[in-house]
Amino acid sequence: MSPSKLDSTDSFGHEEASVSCSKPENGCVDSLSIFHSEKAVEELLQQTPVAGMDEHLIEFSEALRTVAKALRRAAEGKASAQAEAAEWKWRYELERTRNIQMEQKVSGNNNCEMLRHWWIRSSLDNAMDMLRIMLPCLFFWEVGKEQNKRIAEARMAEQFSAEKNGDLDCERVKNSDNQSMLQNESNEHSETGCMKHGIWSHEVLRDRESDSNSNADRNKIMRKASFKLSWWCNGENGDQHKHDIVSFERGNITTAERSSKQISLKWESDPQTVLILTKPNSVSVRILCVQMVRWLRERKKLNVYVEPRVKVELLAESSNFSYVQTWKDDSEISHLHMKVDLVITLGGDGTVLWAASMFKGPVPPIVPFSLGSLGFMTPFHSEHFKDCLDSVLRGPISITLRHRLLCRVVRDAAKNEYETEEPFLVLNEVTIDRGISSYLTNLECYCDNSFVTCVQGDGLILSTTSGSTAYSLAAGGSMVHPQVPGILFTPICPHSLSFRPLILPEHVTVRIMVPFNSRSPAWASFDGKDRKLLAAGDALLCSMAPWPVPTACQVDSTNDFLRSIHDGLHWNLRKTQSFDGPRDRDL
Ligand SMILES: NC(=O)c1ccc[n+]([C@@H]2O[C@H](COP(=O)([O-])OP(=O)(O)OC[C@H]3O[C@@H](n4cnc5c(N)ncnc54)[C@H](O)[C@@H]3O)[C@@H](O)[C@H]2O)c1
Ligand SMILES: Nc1ncnc2c1ncn2[C@@H]1O[C@H](COP(=O)(O)OP(=O)(O)OP(=O)(O)O)[C@@H](O)[C@H]1O
Repeated sequence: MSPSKLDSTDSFGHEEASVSCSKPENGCVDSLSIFHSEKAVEELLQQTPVAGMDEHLIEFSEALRTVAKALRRAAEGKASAQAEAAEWKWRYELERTRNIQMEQKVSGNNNCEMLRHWWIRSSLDNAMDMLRIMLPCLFFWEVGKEQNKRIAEARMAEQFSAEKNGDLDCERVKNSDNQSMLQNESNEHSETGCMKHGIWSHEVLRDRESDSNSNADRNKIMRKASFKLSWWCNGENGDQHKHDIVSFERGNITTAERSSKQISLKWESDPQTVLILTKPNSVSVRILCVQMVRWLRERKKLNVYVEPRVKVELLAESSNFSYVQTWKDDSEISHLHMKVDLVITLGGDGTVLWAASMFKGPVPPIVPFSLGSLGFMTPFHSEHFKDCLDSVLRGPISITLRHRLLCRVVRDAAKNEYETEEPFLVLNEVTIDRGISSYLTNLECYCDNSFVTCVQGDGLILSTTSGSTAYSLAAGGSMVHPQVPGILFTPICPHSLSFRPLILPEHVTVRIMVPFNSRSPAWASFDGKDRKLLAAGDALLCSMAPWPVPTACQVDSTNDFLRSIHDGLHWNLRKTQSFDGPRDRDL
């Protein structure tokens, strides 16, 4: 932001310290610069006899003082609120430890173990709810809540597995209906670098209605196959791996071995249930779907789920498809991840987006077959579907963990940033644009509450690296390998010669606000769908979601990505210059 200098000479013509008010080109002033300006004004006031001052300068300094006081109060308020949050968090930890200790006295058997796990989880949830109610204003604490909850649950899982291996001789819950409570295990880095424990968290973004059905559904859940994610080192498919560490030996900051390469999925028990999602209104897709469902059932003895629309199409084809399962209403979709071991998509990139949008939490591995035009995220060819599915069901398979963005709309009327509307998960991007308005957008952008810029143009795209080859690319953003963690910040037709796209780190929270001096509202759309109006004062919060979309690779993440930009976009496809012609003899 380039500060603009206010020249100030007193009525006696004396040169004085200039008052610097950091005022960026795009008209937004941030709190820090106000502090500096007020300080400068204070100095000026001390140096210059009041009598000689211009009226406007006195008013200006008064205004600055008022604003600075307000900001200071806000900062103090936030600090005390955070101290209070820290104390509540400490009490919550104490309560949780006490619960676990109390429960450890309970004798070990399956029912009691399940009861124990359920009881701790419910007290964990109750504690969280209590905190959530008591401290709604602490959005920042809230942002950390997900991480805290996951850390708390991972610690609980460690405690749980330690107890099981120690005094509780009962085995890991194998045939209980709540096997789904055991999420497919995903690795966490630990000192030995190997997977140590599964993550029990099965929280999903769910609305009130589906919540009420969750208990009923939970009793109907079939056994889910578990799998293990591991990182390959230098091509070998081993469990040992190095991960990024920064060592400070003898004061020298060095980055050790680069983290390992490809992520690999290895089944620990055979997959039992497959969900097939198809692009609508396509004859070729329908023909393939019939063949695939029959093969999966008759040759692989798998349970097959399809969407209600597809079940009707299959039964129209033949009544022999009565074994195919589906769901009655959308409320059942939120529990699909507890029933389905694998998702197969038959269509283009949009069908992969559609599949991802069906899971508002953990996503089962997806095997995308290409029946669209571009196929950036659909590496498998339908001609060889039997060989492909054979190797996928056998494993291990290379997968790309495609990170998603969690987007929440905070209305101006909301009491705090915690009070958001139904969240959206996007695999490609969230777009904030001017919709049908003929005016430029005017969007104030913040990154972890640091002011970034005002976007004046057609809009802004916040994209994942998977979406970097979609709308963001068309708007001038870079193409980024899907495993690179980051959030792409790409303007759409900005009315400024100096605006260039950014790539922000994946751990930040981006806030896009429609200022009150904006001439028109803005519109947010999520993976090109579900447009939502953003009026003046409304804001969109965007951060990395904890539930990536695992998509199977034809070869591996890098090979598949390079193939897709070569084949899909003909990236840097150019005739090679002929050999004959002038040469640099003397080089
Ligand atoms: N000007 C543009 O390029 C533009 C405009 C609107 C939407 N889009 C993209 O379309 C996506 C929605 O896709 P859809 O299939 O539901 O709608 P759609 O049927 O309109 O498809 C849009 C095109 O985008 C391609 N695409 C989608 N995701 C991609 C990705 N990750 N990498 C490369 N290409 C990708 C699709 O293959 C398709 O050809 C949006 O998320 C947005 O990224 C692009
Ligand atoms: N199961 C589904 N139900 C409803 N809509 C779907 C489903 N699968 C895909 N769609 C929608 O259909 C549209 C087209 O899907 P898709 O993009 O896969 O095909 P395509 O556009 O022909 O291929 P490509 O995206 O490669 O150009 C997308 O907008 C997508 O949102």
